[in-house]
Amino acid sequence: MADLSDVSTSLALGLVAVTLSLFWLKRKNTSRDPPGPPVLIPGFGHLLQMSSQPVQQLRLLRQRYGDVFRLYMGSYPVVIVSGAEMIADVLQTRGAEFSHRPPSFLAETLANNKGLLNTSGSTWLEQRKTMIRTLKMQAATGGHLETYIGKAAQRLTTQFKSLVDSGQADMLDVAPFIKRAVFFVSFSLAFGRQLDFDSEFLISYANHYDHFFRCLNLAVLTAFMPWISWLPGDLVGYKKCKETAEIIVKNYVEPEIARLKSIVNNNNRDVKDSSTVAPFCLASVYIDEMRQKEREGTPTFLSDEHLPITISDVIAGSFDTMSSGLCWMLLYLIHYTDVQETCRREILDNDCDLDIAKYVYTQAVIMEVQRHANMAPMPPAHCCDKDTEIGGYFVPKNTAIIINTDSLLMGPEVGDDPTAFRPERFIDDEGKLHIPKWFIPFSAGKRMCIGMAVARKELLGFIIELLSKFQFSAPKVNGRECMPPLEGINGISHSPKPFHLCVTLAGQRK
Ligand code: HEM
Repeated sequence: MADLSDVSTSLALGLVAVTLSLFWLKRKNTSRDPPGPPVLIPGFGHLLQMSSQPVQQLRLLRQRYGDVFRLYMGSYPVVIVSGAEMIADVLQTRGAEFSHRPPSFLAETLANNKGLLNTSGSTWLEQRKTMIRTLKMQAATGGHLETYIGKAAQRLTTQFKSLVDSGQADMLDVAPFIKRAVFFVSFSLAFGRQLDFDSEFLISYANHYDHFFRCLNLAVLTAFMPWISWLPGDLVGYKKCKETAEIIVKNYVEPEIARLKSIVNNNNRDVKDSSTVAPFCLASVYIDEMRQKEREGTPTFLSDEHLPITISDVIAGSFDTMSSGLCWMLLYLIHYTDVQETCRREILDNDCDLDIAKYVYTQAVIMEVQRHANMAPMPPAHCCDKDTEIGGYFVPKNTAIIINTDSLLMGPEVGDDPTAFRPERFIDDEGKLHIPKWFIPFSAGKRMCIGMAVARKELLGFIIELLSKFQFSAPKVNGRECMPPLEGINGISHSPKPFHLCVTLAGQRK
């Protein structure tokens, strides 16, 4: 049973939050404040309104208030920025100014304000640069990324093949298989060792990340209403989320780091026996650089406290987005079977070669899926660390700024009928891949996704392997096609609702 003193403390804190928000709301709006709808329920702000169909809500609000408007998430003001011109101003023209993350209860309690995703300023920049440099080398031709993708994709196809052979692939939920394959790649990049695909360790590690994201979808409410976390019980899954984050770092990330440190510390890099040479990976490069800077006395923000969170941020940054991206891709391919066929033809014509430049059409399909499904309608918030203005409106320092990606991906710049699924919009008159300025599924500017090159190679690598071997179609129930809808769930990212599909060997559709 809940302790009464817990309840009264929570109520008292809740009251303080509501009073503070009333104070905020009573503040006279000056003409320089961004416009926005009135708040009906103090303490909640517009959260209830935004919780169902946020993209449609943002469209309506933009029509009414323009490209810069203000909402309240709980008691916190949030500025929503829409449209090509305003978004380019915030992310690119003044990208450095807006490269900060706003202070957040979740960043503080889940990540201790450490790592890469939630930090700002010089601390963030040094973590980011170290990760980008290493990822670039891994993703370059001849780097390890191709090997990891190749192995993961092959193992995924082996699993699908055995399911097809045993008659278990007529109505298959592919998501768990895809999550493990994606996790295999991220883990290998992070720690330089390739796990056994069916090992308990890999399955349990990937399940923990999966669980973390599922809890976070609702627990994110505590970022705006921290007092919910002080209530007895676990109303929004915040406690489960925190516990899972701690397990991930303690049981999985830290032991891998300790293993790599013992190799790097023993200075075994020159030893001929490859089992004692630190593999080239995100964690070992970080440790190396940190040690080197310590030795030279160079001031650095690379540290033993940041290291596990930075690595965990990179794995987390790739896990949810990549698995959701691949699931969306397969879902669209069963809706648009002619598109699936054209991709397969391109893949077979190129003998499944991994050279990304050879796949103009398949890349255009991946981009159109990213656009049409809009996997990140509300990407992580940015902020400015001093008072500023956007579009002529005053924005106090540390105010959360959210980029309305829907306003670009479904905006007038897209051209004819943005609601239509048409991969050709990414191919120019000369048959070359055309990446328009408005296409920013990985965001843009100083804070854009560090894994874009990895993601593009990885998505393509999996699709090449899968489409060359299998055909994907809607499952049948009592002989009738049962097409899963192109609908998503709004959480931290926009992922497809759980669905089943039918997998057959390529050329043998039922
Ligand atoms: C389809 C796949 C992916 C999509 C759509 C995606 C999208 C994004 C977006 C929208 C952001 C926020 C940028 C901002 O704050 O303005 C982001 C940040 C980030 N992404 Fe990705 N991402 C993908 C794959 C990856 C991969 C494969 C990795 C790692 C290898 C990765 C690592 C990160 C990290 C670490 C950040 C935080 C960057 C920072 O705060 O400086 N992402 N991503």
